[in-house]
Amino acid sequence: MKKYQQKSLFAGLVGFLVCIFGVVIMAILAGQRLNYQIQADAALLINHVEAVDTEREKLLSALNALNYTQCDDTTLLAMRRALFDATYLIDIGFFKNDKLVCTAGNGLLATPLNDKAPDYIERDGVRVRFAPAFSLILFPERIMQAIIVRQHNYNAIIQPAKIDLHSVRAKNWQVFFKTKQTINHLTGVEGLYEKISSSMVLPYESLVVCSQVTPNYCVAVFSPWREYISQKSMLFLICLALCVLAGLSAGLLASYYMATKRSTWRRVRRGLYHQSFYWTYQPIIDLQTQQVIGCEVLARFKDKFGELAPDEFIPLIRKHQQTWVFTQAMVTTILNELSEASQLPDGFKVSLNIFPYDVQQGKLSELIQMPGLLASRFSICLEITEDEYLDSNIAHGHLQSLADAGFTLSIDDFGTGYSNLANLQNLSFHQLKIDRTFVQDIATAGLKASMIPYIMELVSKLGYTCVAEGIETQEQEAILKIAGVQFGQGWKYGKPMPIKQFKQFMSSKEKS
Ligand SMILES: Nc1nc2c(ncn2[C@@H]2O[C@@H]3COP(=O)(O)O[C@H]4[C@@H](O)[C@H](n5cnc6c(=O)[nH]c(N)nc65)O[C@@H]4COP(=O)(O)O[C@H]3[C@H]2O)c(=O)[nH]1
Repeated sequence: MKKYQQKSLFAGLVGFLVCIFGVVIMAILAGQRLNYQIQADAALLINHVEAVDTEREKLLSALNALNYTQCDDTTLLAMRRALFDATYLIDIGFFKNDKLVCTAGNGLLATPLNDKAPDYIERDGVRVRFAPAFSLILFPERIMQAIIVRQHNYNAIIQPAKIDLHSVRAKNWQVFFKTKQTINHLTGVEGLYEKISSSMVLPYESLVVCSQVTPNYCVAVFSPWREYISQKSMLFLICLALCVLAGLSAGLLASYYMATKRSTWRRVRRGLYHQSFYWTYQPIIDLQTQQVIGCEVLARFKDKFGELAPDEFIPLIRKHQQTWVFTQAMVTTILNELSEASQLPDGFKVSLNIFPYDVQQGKLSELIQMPGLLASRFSICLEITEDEYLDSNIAHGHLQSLADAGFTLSIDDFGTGYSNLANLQNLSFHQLKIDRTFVQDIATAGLKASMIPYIMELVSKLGYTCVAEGIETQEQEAILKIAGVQFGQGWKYGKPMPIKQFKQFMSSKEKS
């Protein structure tokens, strides 16, 4: 797979993951909202169940406290008053010897009814019976569901339908009475509790809670996701679009990150430690004899993303103060390469580019100790560019010790930077290199070209040697020779080349 394909795949994957993450977060938030609604519904139902049972407890306890032993007018009046006060009870009955003898609705019964039904559930002296098909004595044709609660001498008939609530938002809910063995449906959707417990329901869409006040009374609420989503379809669409947008942005950010990972400085920094730099050699010739008397070492960069020109990496190395690391790598590499170059004569001049910053920092004194550099059979020339300011007071000592140790010092790119006569007089240089912009100006007889004689006057006054760089044509060479320039460098004689090629170049020169 190609690099850019891997990159796009990575960006796409990040986008996709962010999108999925967004959808999951959205689902959790929506689920919590849905569950909040369900909890509110369940609380409403439980409150009503508790209100019904509390009412039953209160009214029947009050009647029992009267201690009536038989059903006469006083008893019936008390029962009817209680029923009048009730919200949820639809009848109250009175028992004597476990037989229902009268009810608030029917009055005295002609035939007392036996109350030994087997389906009572006993709880704290209260017997609860669920009658799925119950008919009132007065209206036998009205078949209804009822809860019949017996409390000592009285019972109460509660019609569960009375606790149907319009304010419950969920369509599916059930109120039921739960014992260890049975689930007794009271009202709502019959079988809902069993459905929720047995079949697969999605997270957040269902809830079962039991009352703390009146234990055994429980509610089940179920609000399916699909209904919730269809109610809020617009909101969901907007959120989904936002998630996709977030995913896309994350994808773009990921590809941006990948791009910055490839940023020039990152590449250069990696290259410093992973051998992405290599050095090329450009011949320097004696303009009179046309003999190659030396070379300039010039750095090149190549990594898996491609090449970088010195104009791109040198300023970055300077900016991030990695100049000394870079120079050390250069010296180590070229010493290694040149040690095997038998084609080069003794005293061959090898010019190395040095950063003024390192001169200023006194780093260059380490070059004196660098094994094999001064001791080599070559004449080492240090070219110091003058495009960075060199404080002559600080630099003087350092340059002097380099000169004393045996290095030739050359001022590089003369005419482009901070050099002035005073600087040149104070510092211990041996050579001046005319910048190639001066040489290129010769063809058009420009201002810079007109300054070459003046530079040469300076050179002879200071006793320096002079190299002109960037010579491409015969015309340039001729004019520079007339001006007195001794040495030249440029494409006319040879471009910067890797060591192998340079050795071949030198061998061919030797033969000719
Ligand atoms: N158009 C034209 N150009 C020619 C000709 N002959 C040589 N050149 C180019 O002129 C530059 C001469 O190097 P410089 O002035 O030291 O200028 C160098 C030097 O200041 C710096 N540099 C390159 N390698 C190193 C290094 O290893 N260390 C340090 N400190 N600086 C380096 O980067 C600058 C640019 O290097 P390069 O791009 O290699 O550019 C080189 C060389 O390729 C020619 O006939 N025509």
